[in-house]
Amino acid sequence: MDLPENWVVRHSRTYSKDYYFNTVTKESRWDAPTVAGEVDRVRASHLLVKSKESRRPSSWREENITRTKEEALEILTEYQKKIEAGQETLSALATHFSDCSSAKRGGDLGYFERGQMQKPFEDATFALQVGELSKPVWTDSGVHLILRTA
Ligand SMILES: Cn1nc(-c2ccccc2)cc1C(=O)N[C@H](Cc1nc2ccccc2[nH]1)C(=O)O
Repeated sequence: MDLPENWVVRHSRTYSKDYYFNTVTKESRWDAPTVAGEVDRVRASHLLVKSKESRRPSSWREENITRTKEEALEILTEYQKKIEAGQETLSALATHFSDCSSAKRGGDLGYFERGQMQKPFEDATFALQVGELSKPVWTDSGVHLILRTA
């Protein structure tokens, strides 16, 4: 998490812990100031389609996944169209078709902070507004559709 302008981290020898100091206002505080609008943690659901090149080309759906990356993207893009047309929900499609074990929870991954998920997935999720569906996002696991839910 980056600090807002003019804020620096200082170390208090008296209390042996870091504090935050604003070099302009000379204000100091124990808690980290956040940039207005920046969030520390998000919640998301996703639908993953793996390929033979995935880090673990296996899932609850298919013991040995042999589709190509191109085929995985074609499959995911069909799901994306149905969700964007309002014909299907990500949760319903993830439950039946996601190659992630979170399928049993409708694709819900719960809350997570930066540093927990593979970087492309993290960056895509933090860039979404709540309720927004991502475009196809590639990670070492395969190709994902991400819905930010909180
Ligand atoms: C990150 N994560 N959470 C769950 C999960 C969450 C809730 C309930 C059950 C499983 C599964 C996973 C996971 O890594 N699953 C992998 C696939 C995968 N790779 C991911 C990369 C980024 C985000 C989610 C991802 N899911 C697998 O099943 O092979």
